[in-house]
Amino acid sequence: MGFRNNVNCLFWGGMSFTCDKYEFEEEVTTRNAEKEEDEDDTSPEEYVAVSNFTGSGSDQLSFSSGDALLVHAKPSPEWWWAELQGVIGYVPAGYLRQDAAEEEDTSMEDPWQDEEYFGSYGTLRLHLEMLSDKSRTEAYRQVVLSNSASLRNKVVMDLGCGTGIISLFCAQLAQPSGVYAVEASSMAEYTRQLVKQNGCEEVVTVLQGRAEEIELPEQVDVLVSEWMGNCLLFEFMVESVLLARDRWLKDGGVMWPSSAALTLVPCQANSYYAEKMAFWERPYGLDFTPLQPLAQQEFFAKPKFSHLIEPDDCLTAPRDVILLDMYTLQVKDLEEIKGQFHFCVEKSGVFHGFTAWFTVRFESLEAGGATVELNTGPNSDPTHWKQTLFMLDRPVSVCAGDSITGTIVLCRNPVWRRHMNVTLHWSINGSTEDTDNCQVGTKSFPMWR
Ligand SMILES: N=C(N)NCC[C@H]1O[C@@H](n2cnc3c(N)ncnc32)[C@H](O)[C@@H]1O
Repeated sequence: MGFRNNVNCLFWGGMSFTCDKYEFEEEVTTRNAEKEEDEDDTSPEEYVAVSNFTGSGSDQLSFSSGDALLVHAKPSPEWWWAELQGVIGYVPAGYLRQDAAEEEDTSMEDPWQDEEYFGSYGTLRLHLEMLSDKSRTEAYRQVVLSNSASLRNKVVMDLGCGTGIISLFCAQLAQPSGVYAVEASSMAEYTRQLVKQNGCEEVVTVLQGRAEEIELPEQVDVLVSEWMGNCLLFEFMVESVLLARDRWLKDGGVMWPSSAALTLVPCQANSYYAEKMAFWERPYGLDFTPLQPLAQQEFFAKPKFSHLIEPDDCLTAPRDVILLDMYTLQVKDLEEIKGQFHFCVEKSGVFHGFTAWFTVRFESLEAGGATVELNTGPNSDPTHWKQTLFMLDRPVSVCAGDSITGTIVLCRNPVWRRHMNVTLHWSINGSTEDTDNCQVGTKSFPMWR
């Protein structure tokens, strides 16, 4: 869950646009636009890197967050030709900001955008969406139910409890000695009422505040949280879970979820491509193809949240590309998480992009007990997260037997701490050993800044 359903996350006044699950204002700096018009377009423009970037291939320029780069040309919306200390190469435009210094100042007031974030969870809309998601909510209920005997006399922390549903499951289905339901938004006031209304006030204590800041009277045996965002990490609530783990979980205590996996698959997206790109080929008998570069930037530059991929759209078997162990994962690890993949195309089709989803697993409190799994992929019951679609700029026809090899890098935004960039590198090799038949590509997707 995250900023959802048109929550207005105001960064600056100006043009606003709505993505599937996220509406935010982004500055349209007329000043910059005028500057670009007026300026002789041969003079380089200074930009500041807001993330680290490790180039792949000799023509890409590596840089670190904070580096000042001179941009000499912008051959495409995604890749610019830039210089750093005399070295020239291609750089991902999404990693650069012209007003980064100003942006940094702005974000230093609220790098976590907590006012908007917790404000969005202070209304019922998002809680209704989460509670209406039966796959999600029943999975947590099943975790409690299948561990009810072991939960007896245990101390539980429910981090980011929202309306308190998981805490109420614990009190209703098991006999823990106490449950600390921690919620930072104003929903906590109602959560207290729900706990009382359902006769659980002897067991459940609601604490309003950020999990990183509240004080518990004791360590806990179980830390349970529903922290997953789109593409698993968006929102980075997971950082709060790790901090709470380090501070409040007893040695030998249990994390629910215990592990998380990000799954990826090369896919077709015929209807989405037709709707956003092919549409411009012949609307009402006219040629609108000059708008296609605009469509590519507007519809394919960022990931598509809440995409529903059909199993038949998968061109290969999906693969877990990132695995997180919630006992060993460290906050510093969240800055950059890399995964590798090697897919074998199982059926000929059009490679439009990659689709990602996640699975979380809840180990049993009893040794050898059954693990509960919440899978948000296309072969499981649908959840409110659905899946996330990353569209390539140009579709590629692939044949059965081809291979798609590459990497995915989740790079946390150093300025906006709930956001990240997802960079995909891929190479497509034909089933024959014909090396000329190798196509490579790379694309960075801001999520969302
Ligand atoms: N992606 C998700 N599942 N988000 C769950 C969000 C729920 O956790 C709450 N929450 C998120 N982070 C925190 C935090 N650090 N401390 C307390 N509550 C939090 C938030 O107010 C909302 O009710």
